[in-house]
Amino acid sequence: MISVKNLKKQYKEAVVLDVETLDISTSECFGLVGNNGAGKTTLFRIMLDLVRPTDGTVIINGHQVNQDEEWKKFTGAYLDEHMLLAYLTPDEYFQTLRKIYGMSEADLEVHLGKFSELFNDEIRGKKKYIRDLSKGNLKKVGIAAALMGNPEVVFLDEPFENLDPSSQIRLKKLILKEKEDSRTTFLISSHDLNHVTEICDRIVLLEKGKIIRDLQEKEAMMSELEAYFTG
Ligand SMILES: Nc1ncnc2c1ncn2[C@@H]1O[C@H](COP(=O)(O)OP(=O)(O)OP(=O)(O)O)[C@@H](O)[C@H]1O
Repeated sequence: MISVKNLKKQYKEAVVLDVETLDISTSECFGLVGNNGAGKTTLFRIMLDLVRPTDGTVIINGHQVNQDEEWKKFTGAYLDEHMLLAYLTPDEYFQTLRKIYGMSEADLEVHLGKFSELFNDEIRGKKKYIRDLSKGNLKKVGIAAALMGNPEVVFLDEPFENLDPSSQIRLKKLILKEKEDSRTTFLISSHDLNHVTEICDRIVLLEKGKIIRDLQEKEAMMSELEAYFTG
């Protein structure tokens, strides 16, 4: 269970986030949508203790993220390429994480095996450094890394952005399978209304930092979102 209370972020006079309450249940696939600048990334960054809130708290499975480190043991995230080690090849990067997570080589193979379709022969066994990968391939490496070590909670910021259509479909299948097999709680921000409504059980719409809709009925999600975004 993730619980957000009275969360505010202010830059000078501008309040960019103002969320009174937000509770996300275990194994929920939570989608976050909103126009540019609505505050999606800021919310995720605060939830991952990457940005300090002006006020309020975020608790993941009983741990307040800016007060203890326990939540990091069961949380995975990929927000952007700054989270990667650009001077490594993807193989070197996965090996580094394998050692950090205390995984065996066999466990790493099983994990990366789930990504073989998505990787499309462009990620593993290559001499290319992460810094030289295309934006889509960077994203694939980041997502595979975020899911290492069987995290209970996974944050993905715009996971479909920069992926080609085949990769978007493969990623969607992968997330749905992971959700089914491991009951992982996913928090996914996206501008792609089709993908996010397809995979998420619930969608929260942010506008100027505030939650203005909390959609939990699968059938009605798309029409409500279309109505909002077509204005
Ligand atoms: N370090 C900062 N200093 C000042 N303003 C900031 C800072 N970081 C973010 N903001 C502002 O906070 C607001 C929310 O930005 P955020 O990146 O969270 O939005 P977003 O919903 O993720 O947008 P997008 O869809 O464009 O990625 C924006 O107005 C942005 O300019």
